[in-house]
Amino acid sequence: MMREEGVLVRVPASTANLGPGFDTLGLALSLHLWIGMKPAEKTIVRMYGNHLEGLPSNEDNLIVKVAHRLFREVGQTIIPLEVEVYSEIPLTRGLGSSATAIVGALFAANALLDEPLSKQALFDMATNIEKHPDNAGASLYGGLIVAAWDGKQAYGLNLALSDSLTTVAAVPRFHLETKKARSILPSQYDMKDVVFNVSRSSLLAVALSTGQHDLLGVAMQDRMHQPYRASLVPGLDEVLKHAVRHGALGAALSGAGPTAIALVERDEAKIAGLIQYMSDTLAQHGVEADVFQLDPCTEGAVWLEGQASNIHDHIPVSSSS
Ligand SMILES: Nc1ncnc2c1ncn2[C@@H]1O[C@H](COP(=O)(O)OP(=O)(O)OP(=O)(O)O)[C@@H](O)[C@H]1O
Ligand SMILES: N[C@@H](CCO)C(=O)O
Repeated sequence: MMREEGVLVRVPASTANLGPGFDTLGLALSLHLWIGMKPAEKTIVRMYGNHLEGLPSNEDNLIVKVAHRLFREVGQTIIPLEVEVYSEIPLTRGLGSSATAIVGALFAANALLDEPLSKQALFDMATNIEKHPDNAGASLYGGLIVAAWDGKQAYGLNLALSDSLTTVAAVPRFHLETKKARSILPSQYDMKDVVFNVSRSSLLAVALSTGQHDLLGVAMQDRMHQPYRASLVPGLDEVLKHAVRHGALGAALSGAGPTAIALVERDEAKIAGLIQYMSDTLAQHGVEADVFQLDPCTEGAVWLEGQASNIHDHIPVSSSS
């Protein structure tokens, strides 16, 4: 069955890795992507807000390609789509924009066809397209997720996260494609670095889920990707080394970067001090960045069924175009 009236979905951004949990740990964040989708005579993608400039408005748009992939998967004839997109998530900054778009497209296409696929099947498809399950799992399920992928099926478990935690994100005003940030990584690792990461990542999952936040400084250390990617983000090394002295519980490169993200107690003075420290440090290295508190998001992808399915209800007037 095709919902001729169309559907509207909302999907959160995410931060991947949290330091040592490379391609494994993900946390949904309170910045969102909205996708409205309905059958049309001709495919057209209308985009709103400042973050989507330059993306294709035809069948080449990632959201249309992924929606059509789901149609093929369930044996549905490919039809043109009218897609409206509004995003609060900056692209290619390490906040999972591509996974959000992929999860959103799958979620919307599935809703349009009255949900032939389970959430697990959407997770498998999203991970097969994105190639790592950390961002995809967080965007789909929300909250903190531990995820794995065997090349076909994705596995994910949500962990509880204390309400007392929030994050400070420093989002540089330059783009860094995940592809480039992965190409810089070694293809082989020394055994002691592997042990270092497995131990930190395991410690991190338990420390977060049991509220042992005093361990986060150690548990968020990484030797697998951040030391290599630091050359792409001036000032990152220093932020990661000293954030704890400036109020953070721990800090990491967000996803493939260039955003740096720190976990911090929900304490106004600590948050303000950390924002100041991260802004000043990046500025000293010539990096302009937007630095702000960014709350974790417990809710994953949702179909805004029953609400007015009008994307314009969700777009701030200043962002409409
Ligand atoms: N809303 C969207 N609509 C269409 N395409 C999108 C959308 N969001 C992201 N993309 C595509 O994904 C690309 C960004 O993916 P990339 O993996 O490089 O960065 P990211 O997902 O923002 O960061 P990270 O994976 O490190 O968290 C964009 O250049 C664009 O091609
Ligand atoms: N785990 C991925 C996240 C980026 O999408 C990486 O660090 O390359």
